[in-house]
Amino acid sequence: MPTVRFQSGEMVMGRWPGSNLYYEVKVLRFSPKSQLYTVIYKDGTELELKDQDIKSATGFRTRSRSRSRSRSPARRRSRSRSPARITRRSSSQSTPNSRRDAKLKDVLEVRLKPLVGGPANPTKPVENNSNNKHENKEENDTANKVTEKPEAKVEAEPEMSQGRYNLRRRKDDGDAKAVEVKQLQLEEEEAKPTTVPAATSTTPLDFGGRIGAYFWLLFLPAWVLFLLLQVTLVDPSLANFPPPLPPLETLFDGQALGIVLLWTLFQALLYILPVGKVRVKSMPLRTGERLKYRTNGFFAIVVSAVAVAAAVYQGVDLTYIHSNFLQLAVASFLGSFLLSVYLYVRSRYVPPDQLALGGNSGNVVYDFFKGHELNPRIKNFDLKFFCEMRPGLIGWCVINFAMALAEMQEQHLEAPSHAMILVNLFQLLYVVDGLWNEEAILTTMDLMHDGFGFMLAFGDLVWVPFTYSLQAYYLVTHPNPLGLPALIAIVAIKLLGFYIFRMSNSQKNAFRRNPSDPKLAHLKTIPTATGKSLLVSGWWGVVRHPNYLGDLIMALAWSLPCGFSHLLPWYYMIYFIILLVHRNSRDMSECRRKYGSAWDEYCQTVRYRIIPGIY
Ligand SMILES: NC(=O)C1=CN([C@@H]2O[C@H](COP(=O)(O)OP(=O)(O)OC[C@H]3O[C@@H](n4cnc5c(N)ncnc54)[C@H](OP(=O)(O)O)[C@@H]3O)[C@@H](O)[C@H]2O)C=CC1
Ligand SMILES: CC(C)CCC[C@@H](C)[C@H]1CC=C2C3=C(CC[C@@]21C)[C@@]1(C)CC[C@H](O)C(C)(C)[C@@H]1CC3
Repeated sequence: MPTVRFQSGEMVMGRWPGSNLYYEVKVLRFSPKSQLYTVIYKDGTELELKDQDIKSATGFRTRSRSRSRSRSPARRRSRSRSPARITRRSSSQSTPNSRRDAKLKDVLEVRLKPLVGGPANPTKPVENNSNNKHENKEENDTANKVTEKPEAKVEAEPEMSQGRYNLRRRKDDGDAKAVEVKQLQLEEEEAKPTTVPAATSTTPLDFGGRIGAYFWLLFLPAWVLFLLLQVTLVDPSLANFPPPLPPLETLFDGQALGIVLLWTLFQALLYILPVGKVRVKSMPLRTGERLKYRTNGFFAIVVSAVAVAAAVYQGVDLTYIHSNFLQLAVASFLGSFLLSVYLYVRSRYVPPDQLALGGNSGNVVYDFFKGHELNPRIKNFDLKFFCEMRPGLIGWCVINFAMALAEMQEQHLEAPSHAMILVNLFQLLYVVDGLWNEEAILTTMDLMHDGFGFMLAFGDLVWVPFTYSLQAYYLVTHPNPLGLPALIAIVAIKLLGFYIFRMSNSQKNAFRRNPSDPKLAHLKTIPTATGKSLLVSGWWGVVRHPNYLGDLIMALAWSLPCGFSHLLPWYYMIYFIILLVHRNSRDMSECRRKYGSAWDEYCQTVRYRIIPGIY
């Protein structure tokens, strides 16, 4: 029976998740069931830590000091560097060699906010002696090990060696309260996890919790059904409730199921072909591990386009998709449901360090909905990555194309209408761009943080192909002639949105991949205790989610070609606002958890979330 080493109220040293940094924390409680301590950091962040991630404050100081005496020469050199010296160095001043040397020698020093005692945190600062301020809180020897691994270091450290901390963390209220923490966040390459924040049953529940999960599970498929029934009506409207329902037995169709299965297998085959950029590594996960991905999405869409064109040329009637839309959606729903069951079952058998932080409430329905395993894989086949980027996304373009053919047939046209062409081209551009920059998906919330369960499986395989294509479906039977000025205005809106979307996503992606990229050297950053920095100028200095802003402007351009007669083609825009606002708040909580006070500082500097001056 394990003993409880620390008592509630005790001040101890707690490891910051995903790093080797220890901070003074206060023990709030211990859960005998999960064997985890709930602790509170000085900045108010509450986390649950395993016993091995907590050290007693006294023992920690003693060990830390004795360890510091045996530091390697490289470490001693680095200790004599002051933060000021680091900030002065800039990429323009240093030669490649000197920069590389600096990268090899330097130690990232992050000045944290003073440790303020408060009601929830009535404690004194940890190390307030400026003589030993460089010695505190570094518990293990990862740093020493990694200084011998230049490659890894080069990747992790350049932000600081280029002196881009133009916007420094708040200056301490006097030296006495300062805490300086050293961090070598260098374990990127091959380092194995030393700590993983526990995914426990007390992780806050999202989407309305357990009751919410029941609701969404029933509501989402019903809502898709509702939309698909509406779009076939001459006068689609929310007032048409319930819409005329076809006989239930017609909803399932074996042929439609076969087509969905074949399409998915075809995409899986393309995914595993050794073509394109062979292996791209993800950002380091919480475990420190970096997964490898095959990013040949662009190749997949090109081959798919050729295959579809060949099929049409051979006489395959693609308008089948229009006339059997509901059946195809039901077949995809069945597929996504079975996949979710498989994902749920396997998530119960994987080691805890491969689980996402959410999706572990212990409630079957919630966990099934939210998903628990972070990156479920069958050998090297990454199920989440595949589902998010292939069958549904490329399928969406095929559906749009089929709708263009159906429009020509239905309205006896020689060519698709201008509105249909715009919708097709705009959405094709969106998908092709996503696949061309497929690597970028590896830094998104879905890949980095969310478990893979029903929500994403359904989202990827049903929601995206069958609701994102509603505008094209709508135009088949609801023509909307567009004049030249309207055409030009809509194209201009699309291009503006795309520019903002692409530039901001690329900027963040480039920064995360290589913070020392000379092209980004002019940007201001805020250092965080994890060793990663936050961009605070450039696109990410305008609003906190410039990429969402661009995406929303593009969504506007997708709806405009359908006109204003009905709400249905505007459905995507409305849904997308809700999705992105919710996503923004989820991301804010996640970043607050990860970056603590540095995130608050970012939010104070960049005040608006998505729309400058408004929201
Ligand atoms: N069409 C659709 O249905 C949908 C499209 N999208 C699009 O997908 C794309 C990805 O979206 P999503 O994953 O939600 O979010 P983001 O790509 O915006 O990623 C958020 C993450 O970026 C990092 N970050 C935040 N602020 C900064 C900063 N100032 N400096 C550096 N890094 C920062 C943080 O991660 P860390 O610090 O860990 O790197 C944060 O968790 C977006 O363009 C979005 O519009 C999204 C959802 C649905
Ligand atoms: C069913 C729920 C209510 C909502 C599920 C949400 C999902 C449909 C979306 C979550 C994030 C997504 C992204 C894309 C598609 C929609 C989902 C899966 C994306 C692949 C679209 C193409 C873009 O270029 C992108 C940036 C790669 C997108 C990434 C996020």
